[in-house]
Order: sequence, then C-alpha cells, then structure tokens
Amino acid sequence: FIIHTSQTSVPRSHCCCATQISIGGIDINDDFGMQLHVNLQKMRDDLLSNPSKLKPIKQQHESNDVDDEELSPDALVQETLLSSRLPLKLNRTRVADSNLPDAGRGLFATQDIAKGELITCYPGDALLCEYKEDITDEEELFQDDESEVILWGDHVDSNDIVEDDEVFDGTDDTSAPLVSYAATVNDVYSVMGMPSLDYDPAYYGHFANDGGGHIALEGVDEAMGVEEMLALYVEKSIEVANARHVPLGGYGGLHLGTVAIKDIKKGDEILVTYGPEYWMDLNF
Ligand SMILES: C[S@@+](CC[C@H](N)C(=O)[O-])C[C@H]1O[C@@H](n2cnc3c(N)ncnc32)[C@H](O)[C@@H]1O
Repeated sequence: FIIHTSQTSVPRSHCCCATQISIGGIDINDDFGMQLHVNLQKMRDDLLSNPSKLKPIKQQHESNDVDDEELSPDALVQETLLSSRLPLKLNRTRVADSNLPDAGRGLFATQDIAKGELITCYPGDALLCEYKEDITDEEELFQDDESEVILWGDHVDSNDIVEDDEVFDGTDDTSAPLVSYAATVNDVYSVMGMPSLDYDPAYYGHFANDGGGHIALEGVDEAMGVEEMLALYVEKSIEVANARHVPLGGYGGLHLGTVAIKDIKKGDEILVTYGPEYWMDLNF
C-alpha cells in the first residue's frame, strides 16, 4: 500500500529568481519551496562530481547483490538525496491526534499556509526501489521482470533497521508495516517515512492522513459494492484534501514535498489523497 502522488515533474524554470514553478500541475509560489527545488539540483551536481559521497548507498546495493548495471551515478545520486533528511528550517506543522475517527496521529498547520506553499517534506527514511530488469531471454518474459530493493537512509539508527519481511508485513497485529507509510515518487522509487522519527517538522509528510480514508476502511463491511465505495471515497477524499505530495528537484524527483493545494488556516488538519489502490491493498 503506497500513497500515490502526481507522477510528472515539469519544472518551468531552474532559476532562483523565478517567481513561480509548476510541478505536477501545482504552482509552487513560495521562496522556500523554490529554493529547495533549486538547491536539490545543486546538491545533485555536487554529488555527481564527488562519487565518494555515494558510498553508503553503493554499499547497500552491494549487500543486496544488485547488478552493477543498475548502479548508474544518476540513480545513486537520486537514491542518496531521496533517502536523506536535509537540515531545513521548515517549521509550519505539528503532529497531534487526528480529527478523523480512528486515524491515529495527523498533521496540523501551526500557521496560515497559502495555496502553492511547501508545507513539509516527505522523509525517505527507507526507499522502496522497483527496478525493471531487461528481458533478454524469451523464457524470462513469463517470469517476474521486477526486482525490489529496500535502501535505508544514512540517518536511520542501525537498531531501527528491520528485515524486508517486517517492512511489508509489520511485526504483529498492532504495528503497521512501513509500506503503509510509503508514497510514490516515480515509477521506480517510493519513499517510506518512519512514524517513530517524529522530531523534525521539515519532514512530517508521512503524518498527513487521507480525509476520505475512513469511507474506504468502513465501506467493505457495508452492502454497497467495492466500486461504489471507491467512487464515494475518491469524491470525499478529493473534496477535503488541502495538500498533495509532489516530487521536487527535477530529474524524476530528488525529494517529495507536501504542497498546499488550497489556502490553509492555522490549526487545520493537513489532508492528502492516497488513492484507491492504497486502501484496496490495506483492506484485502
Ligand atoms: C501515512 S500514515 C498517516 C499517519 C498515521 N495516522 C499515524 O498515526 O502515524 C497512513 C495511515 O494513517 C491511517 N489513516 C489515514 N487516513 C485515515 C482515515 N481517514 N481514517 C482512518 N485511518 C486513516 C491509516 O492507518 C493509514 O494506514
């Protein structure tokens, strides 16, 4: 179950002095969002010219036995930046009990936030990578052509790193699997934020709930069919959503940012749309 985001990243300008950029159909209009977008591109250039800085991700690839072919410098840089928590002074939210029934914690604005402003970032404490393999043999056409790898951010304490099985299944009935905190960046990468890492308002995107989620959760027990329930869910979720996760930095996304799609008042709960697939995976 992965939160689906807008897939396209189309920067209109790479220049710091631009007044607005459009990313995934959203106009980002605040200095912080634009500076982060541009700084990510600078960090990318710096990492490309200093390959030794990519060592931690490279080592994880080696221990995962991933083909050398997949270790292109571009991919390693993208993975390094997606799985980093940068020291950002972005403090517009707090985490508290959600207003939604039985939704656990949620994300709340601590100041008015205008449409188009960056609210927070989505942490890539762990990255879920789905590499497409080249099919060379006809027989292989009928086999699984995807390899899945989990990469951990350098900032994650080694005691918090868990086996892949636990990422997908959780530990027991009470702990949610880490994949329920995953959001897509592009066709290859999804970022997973750890709920225990709740110390930095610059990286609170994984605490945003889905304002229609309870319909998807309750709907399966009722007389209505799955399709009708999902349609109701989509309608409600889109109606109340005031934010969206969007890839920043270009190059297929170097960070996932949570951006306001409506004007938000101080104290409002920040809500996004996860998409029907997320809830289908959770329910069935
Ligand atoms: C990305 S996490 C959001 C943060 C989470 N609420 C927490 O306490 O850590 C996604 C999970 O939040 C819960 N959730 C989100 N929206 C919900 C809703 N409308 N109703 C019930 N639970 C919801 C579900 O458990 C879902 O798997």
